[in-house]
Amino acid sequence: MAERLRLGVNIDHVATIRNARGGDHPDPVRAAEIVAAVGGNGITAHLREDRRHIRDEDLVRIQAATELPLNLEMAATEEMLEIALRHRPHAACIVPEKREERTTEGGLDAAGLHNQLAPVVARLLDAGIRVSLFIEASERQLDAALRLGAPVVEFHTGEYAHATGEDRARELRRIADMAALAAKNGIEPHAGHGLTYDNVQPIAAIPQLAELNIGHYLVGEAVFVGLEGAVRTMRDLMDEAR
Ligand SMILES: CC(=O)[C@@H](O)[C@H](O)COP(=O)(O)O
Ligand SMILES: NCC(=O)COP(=O)(O)O
Repeated sequence: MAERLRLGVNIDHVATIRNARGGDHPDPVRAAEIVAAVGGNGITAHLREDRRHIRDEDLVRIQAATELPLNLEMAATEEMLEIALRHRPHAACIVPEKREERTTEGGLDAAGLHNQLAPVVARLLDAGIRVSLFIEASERQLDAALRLGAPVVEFHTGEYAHATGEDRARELRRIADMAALAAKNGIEPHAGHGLTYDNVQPIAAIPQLAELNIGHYLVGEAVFVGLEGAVRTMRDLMDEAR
């Protein structure tokens, strides 16, 4: 039987709400505990260089509070590399970062940045951290991930999520084709960004995808139905699509 599609819950935006008042509430660690209790398969946290949501100390606390694997999203900088090597998350997903962006606007240019990424990927792998590259679903970027020796890629689904009609169908085919190509080349494909109850199922139906990372929408829904309910509904939709 095919393995169940894993759901990694990105808890960044619990920290966004906390930081709006500068205090301790709501605590992303409590969110991580709820995700664990409700059967989520992992926690994703993006330690941005500007610390707009997750803070350094959250990483220690998340790792202490739950046994779920932590997927640390990070820019390929010396500072972030040093933090990853100190905290040793289960996985490190290298993402592009722009200080002025509202959210991660696209995939990492793994092809153009090969020389900058190669030592970062190598040092993470040497430390036993599973490296993932957050890329667009394109042959050029997938080929670059292969050359870098990344065991995992996460396809940025933002374009898919924002598109409609034939444009969305084209984006979906692109992600499905690249997921198949990644798996054929021994890379585990994941996907995430902008996924919602309404758009998750066609992505979840792509058989080679092993994991989806979903955050902003779940935290938004949690305002209305609680995090537990939001994660359960997303989980059910993903299962139904397989
Ligand atoms: C890389 C990615 O897609 C997530 O980290 C998500 O973007 C987090 O939220 P922000 O982009 O709003 O920081
Ligand atoms: N890597 C994508 C992620 O972690 C979640 O993105 P979003 O659901 O917050 O858009």
